[in-house]
Amino acid sequence: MNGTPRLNGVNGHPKDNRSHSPNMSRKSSSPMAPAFMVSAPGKVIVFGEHAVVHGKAAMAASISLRSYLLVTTLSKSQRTIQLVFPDVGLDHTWNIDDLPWHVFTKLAQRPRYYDMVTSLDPELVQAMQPHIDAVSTHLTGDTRRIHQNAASSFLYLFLSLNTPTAPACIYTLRSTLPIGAGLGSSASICVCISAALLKQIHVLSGPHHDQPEEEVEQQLERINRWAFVGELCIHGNPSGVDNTVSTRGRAVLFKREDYSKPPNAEPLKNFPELPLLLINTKQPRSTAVEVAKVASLKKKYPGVTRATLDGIDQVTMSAYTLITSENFDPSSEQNIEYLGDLFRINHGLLVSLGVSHPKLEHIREIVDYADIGWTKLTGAGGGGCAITLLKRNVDEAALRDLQEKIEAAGFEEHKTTLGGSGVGILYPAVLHNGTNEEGGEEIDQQKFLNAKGPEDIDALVGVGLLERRPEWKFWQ
Ligand SMILES: Nc1ncnc2c1ncn2[C@@H]1O[C@H](COP(=O)(O)OP(=O)(O)O)[C@@H](O)[C@H]1O
Ligand SMILES: C[C@@](O)(CCOP(=O)(O)O)CC(=O)O
Repeated sequence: MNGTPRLNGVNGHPKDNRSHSPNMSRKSSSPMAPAFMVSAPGKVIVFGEHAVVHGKAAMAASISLRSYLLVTTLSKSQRTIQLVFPDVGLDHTWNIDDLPWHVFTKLAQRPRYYDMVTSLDPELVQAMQPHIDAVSTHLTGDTRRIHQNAASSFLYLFLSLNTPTAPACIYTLRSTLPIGAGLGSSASICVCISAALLKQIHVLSGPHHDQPEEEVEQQLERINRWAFVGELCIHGNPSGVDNTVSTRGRAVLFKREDYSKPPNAEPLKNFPELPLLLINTKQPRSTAVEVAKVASLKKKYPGVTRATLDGIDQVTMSAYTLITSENFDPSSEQNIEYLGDLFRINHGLLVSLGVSHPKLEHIREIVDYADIGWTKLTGAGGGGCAITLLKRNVDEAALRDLQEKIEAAGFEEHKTTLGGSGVGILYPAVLHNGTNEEGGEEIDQQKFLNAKGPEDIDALVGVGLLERRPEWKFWQ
């Protein structure tokens, strides 16, 4: 564990040059990279979770809840990499010179930053393991697993993309997303880690307002591919839908039939602003565990499980056909009812797969009694969040009454909007907040850590205030 971090200012001026490494003789004369920040959104899966892991289609949209990662380069005399992830209480430092570079850099098939990696290399995982075992040794059980998962997604990418001469840095992560609630928190942190590390090794161009489309596409693809590798470290068998929506933003129809090839992700240009309630059971669960449940059900009952997954695929494709049809009108009662039916059917099929939870059923029951919408679980299930598609012209009083019941049952509603920007970068970490003040406001680690919760984080650095914060740039 670590004491006070030894940071440099945004412009790279060392505030404290004490070294704790054997490499004290390193030169500290050349200018250092400024502190910068990256951000990526969470998502809701509207249709097709779980089935998407088995090669079926899923429809998903980004949400306005996001993760933010601040990268602060340390003086050259220092040789440490520190992760400060206060949302989960993780604070860990590795000595760069102690890391297993010999395995990562000597490997003949070492992946390049532009490669598509679709599985973890067991030799690399093994070499990294002692450095993951050293993380949060004071903890046990689930909390330690949460720390180690986050640390391994970072370390695997760091070792794959960097060299032993990597600069010492502090990576400070904060998120406005609930963690492990089905809203893609892991993907959003993996997208942030991938974008930050690729930026640091100078292989990302832009974002620039007149960047050609194919160049934009290449940067997004690069970030997305490595974010997927981070997801592999956290959940073992991700479909890639979460990191794809988090990288690209907006809404997509996603399908990955062959894991050795890039997935098919069709942007849904006219994705409607659906009237959704997003309700969190606050029941913790792990995506990896829920995904494994479906895999074992498929093994035990192959025919019936396949039929269920096919059924989910048909639900997703029916929604896709409606939403992309010329006549689709999200304000039409008939269209909303059609989508609502599909919500109900999709949820029923997920229940059959065994990935619901009594608390999710309780939310569905409360909404069904109120008769104001259709509910399905979203994400991996087993707890986490449910989404309710509201009927047209729901009475304000009925909605308030429902919200009170939801709260009284111990659940939490998250306010969010669908379809916002994907990965973004604030380089350097300076905001003017709509003023012409010279120099602007540096976002340093202390300010970032002082932000008390999601509202404070949004107020300090949030991309939601884009009209006042043009410094945030996006590949789009
Ligand atoms: N803000 C965060 N700080 C640190 N780790 C995080 C954060 N958000 C997500 N994670 C990592 O992602 C894991 C949650 O992933 P997962 O179970 O897939 O849930 P979700 O549905 O939110 O993606 C956590 O166990 C942790 O390792
Ligand atoms: C269940 C699944 O379809 C979605 C998981 O979403 P989340 O991790 O619960 O946000 C898994 C996946 O697509 O990788």
